[in-house]
Amino acid sequence: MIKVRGLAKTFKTRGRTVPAVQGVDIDVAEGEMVGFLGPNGAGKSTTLRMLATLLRPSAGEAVVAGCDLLSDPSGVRRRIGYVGQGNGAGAGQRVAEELITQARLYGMPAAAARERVGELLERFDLAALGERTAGTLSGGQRRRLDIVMGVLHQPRLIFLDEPSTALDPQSRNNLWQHIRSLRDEHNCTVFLTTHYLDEVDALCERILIIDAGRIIAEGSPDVLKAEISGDQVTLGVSDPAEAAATVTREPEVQDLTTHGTHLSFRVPGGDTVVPVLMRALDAAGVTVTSVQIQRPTLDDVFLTLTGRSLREAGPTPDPA
Ligand SMILES: Nc1ncnc2c1ncn2[C@@H]1O[C@H](COP(=O)(O)OP(=O)(O)OP(=O)(O)O)[C@@H](O)[C@H]1O
Repeated sequence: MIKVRGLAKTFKTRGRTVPAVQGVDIDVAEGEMVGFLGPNGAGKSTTLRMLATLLRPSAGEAVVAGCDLLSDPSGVRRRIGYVGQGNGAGAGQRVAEELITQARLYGMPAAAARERVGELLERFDLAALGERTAGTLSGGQRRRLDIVMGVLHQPRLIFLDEPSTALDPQSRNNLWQHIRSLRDEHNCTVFLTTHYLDEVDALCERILIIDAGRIIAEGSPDVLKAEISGDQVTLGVSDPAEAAATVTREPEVQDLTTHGTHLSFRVPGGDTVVPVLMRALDAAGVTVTSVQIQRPTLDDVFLTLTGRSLREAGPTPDPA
């Protein structure tokens, strides 16, 4: 559904050159729900805007929804939906009226447009709000309206740019259910950007992590957590020196540190490695007094890869 090679974008502003996206490769299969994760300023929106034909790439090539991005942008536009960070509907427009107008702009006959709008308002829990003006909707309702606008023409692929930013937890959960339904019920491939770790954990079966314009990791959240970060294990022991010597012999143990009578280290699968270590420690005459296994988060993955926490990364410095 998306095949991108070497996509890049360099902005030139006030004599400065900002290499916002520095040659990314992206593959997304039909029906996938993929998250594009990275700190502020990492290059997520720029990539998305290029893939949605809103921004011309400085370099690279891409086939999006079966059409060549550079030679057939209108073909891409017909087949995709794009929901940006701003609100799509004018604040003073009545919800149903605005949607019917949009559907008509896509070339739908009046009766089909009314039917499609009615069906989508129903599906996105907006049916009771059709006569309200968009400006009177809550944040969550407004985001759902934006998504309805993005899928009016039944795109095969939808891009969502930070869909749940500024929503309260309840509205986010509700929105996530609707985003899931895009794929599960509407058979739509979903590609979304976010800097919320819980959002990708909740929604995406595969993620791409971007930092300073480059993709630094890719895979399922669970696989990335297990392979890149691993479980954090803390053992309380009777003899820390002997315990450290024993634990170090296990090849999967990484980043071992000792604090008083506690050892901390990372292993790819704590559930299976810790029992092996317990037997080895027992054989070495070491008593284990406590065991703690902490599952990694995507933030730990980002920290392992970049040395910075995603939560605290703040805006990525403009890449030099
Ligand atoms: N029109 C522009 N002119 C100049 N620089 C730009 C422009 N748009 C984006 N940039 C720069 O490109 C880099 C990537 O920005 P982008 O908006 O793609 O990041 P992002 O990952 O989407 O961030 P956020 O999570 O804050 O939306 C940043 O350094 C940004 O300042």
